[in-house]
Parts: sequence; structure tokens; C-alpha cells
Amino acid sequence: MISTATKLANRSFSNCMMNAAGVWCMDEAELTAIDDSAAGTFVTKSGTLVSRPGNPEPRYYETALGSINSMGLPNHGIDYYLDVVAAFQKKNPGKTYFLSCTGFSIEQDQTLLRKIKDSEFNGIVELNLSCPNVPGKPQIGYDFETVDQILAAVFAEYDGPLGVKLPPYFDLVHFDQMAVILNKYPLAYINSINSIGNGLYIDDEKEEVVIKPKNGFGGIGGEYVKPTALANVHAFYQRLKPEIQIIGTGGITSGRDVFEHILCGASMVQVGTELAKEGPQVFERLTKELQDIMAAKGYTTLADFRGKLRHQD
Ligand SMILES: O=C1NC(=O)NC(C(=O)O)N1
Repeated sequence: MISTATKLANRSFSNCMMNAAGVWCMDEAELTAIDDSAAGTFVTKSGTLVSRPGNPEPRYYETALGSINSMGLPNHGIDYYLDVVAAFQKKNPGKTYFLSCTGFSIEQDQTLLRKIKDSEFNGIVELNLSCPNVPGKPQIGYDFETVDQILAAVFAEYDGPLGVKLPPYFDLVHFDQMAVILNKYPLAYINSINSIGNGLYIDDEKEEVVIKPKNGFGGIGGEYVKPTALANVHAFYQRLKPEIQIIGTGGITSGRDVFEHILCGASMVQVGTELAKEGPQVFERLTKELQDIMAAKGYTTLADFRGKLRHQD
């Protein structure tokens, strides 16, 4: 029997694949579709303290090789997602769900975690440190000192399983510096990567950008980002203490891409752009394709090949 099951934060998941925050997770209906699919679980859209309309539309555009988005964290607010996930927990006791959240200050992050701690939520928190699309707000994950301060404040507040969604890094020294910070904290995992921030996609006919916010600048996802995503997964796999697991996100369109993320060290993978394109049935296809690859290579579990990417000596 070939199993694509996995464990993260000492929780078991029947499948190692799930949605990426922001895709198919805005409301109860979308979350139900993921819950009912072949995905092992779901993560909610990043909840903020109060609901947000997000950026003006058009703010999402699909291309042949991926997507560009500048959503601007539209969401129904953390209280909505706490209520919705509490209902899923009652419906499927024993299933672990992910709740994504993000604040615009350390104080807001602390308030968010206090709310979650005082709620019925018993799953895993994903603190988003990497949204590139809030005008005037930097991607927190590129401000190393602030990341350190946020994690210190968060772990003073919260003792449940928690991971962070990171932006892509492009410099080996940055991997070293971030790993020193991350290794100081009892993180359950890190999730690499968020979209590659502030790309630009152009409609040549109209000689115009394709999304409205920020003069067309937006986060890039899809096939464009896979080499960067794999590098981030593997770089952190090589640098983080073993207690901090890795969720691999970025560029997954096939079972082969899932295989590569796990080979680089991921324990779970998240699917964004391809899920937006294909819908929740994508998880059945990706699972079958991964199982076929595992069968061809004689693997029966993810542990048979996780992190075993060979380097050329
Ligand atoms: O973290 C995020 N990453 C993205 O690529 N887009 C969304 C958003 O804009 O809400 N947030």
C-alpha cells in the first residue's frame, strides 16, 4: 500500500497536500469543498483583527505559467474563521485544521494569538509574515529584527502548535540569518514560500498591466516560482533544528512537483495557483500522480525519500 499520509506538529494527516492560504478558503463554502476533497486538511484565508475588503479589482490574473495577485488580505476577520473552524472541528473531531492569521503590528499579532488561545480552536496556527500586497506595508519576513521581536512576543502569548508563512529568500546569507532566528523558538513548522512579491505582468495588446492595485505590481505564483520554492524548502531543511518541520508551497502543478518538495525536505505541501485553476479535484490528480512516482521508485511512504535530495560530491 503506497501512503501519502504525513505527520506535522505530532498531528496525523491522511494526505500530505492541502490548499495554500488565500486560495479556496475565504468562506465556509470554499473550506467545505476542500474539507470534502482528497486534501489532507485546509488552512483558512489569513484572518485579520477586523474584516477587510482588500484591494480594488481586478486583483487576480491567471497566466499560462501561473498567476499574479494583489488581493490585499481581503477576509471576514479572525472571529469569523474561529467560528467556522469550530464547526468543522465538531463535525470531524480528531481532524486537525490550520488557521492563518496576520496582524499589522506586534500588538495586533499578540491580540490575535490571545483570541485564538481563548477560543475552541485546537488545530495549528499559521502566522502569515509575508503578504506582499498591502500598500505601504513591507513584507515582515524581510525585516529580520521584527521577525525576532514578533516570535518572542507570540511565544510569550501562545503555547499551541504554530508555524510561520515566509516570503522567498534569494541569498544564502539570508537563509543563515533567518535560521538563527527561527531556531530560537518552539515553532512547529515554517511554510516556504509565499508568492514572489511585486512582479509585473503585461497585456501587450492593450499595453497595460493586468491588475489594478499598485500600478499592476503583485505576488507571483505558479510554475514561475518552483525553483525558488524548492531552494527555500531545502535551504531551511538544511539549517533548521529537526523539531521545526517544513511545509513546501510554490509551483506545484503535478505529482512530480510534490515529490520534489518532499525530496527537498517538506513534510506537507500546499497548492495555490493550480488549485485556483483546477479546483479541489486537483488533489485527487496530484495524489495519484505522486503515488505512481512512488510506486515506480519502490517507495511506500514519504519517509522513504523525505529530505534525501542528493548533492553532487
Ligand atoms: O500572503 C499573501 N500572499 C499573497 O500572494 N496574496 C495575499 C493577499 O494579497 O491577500 N496574501
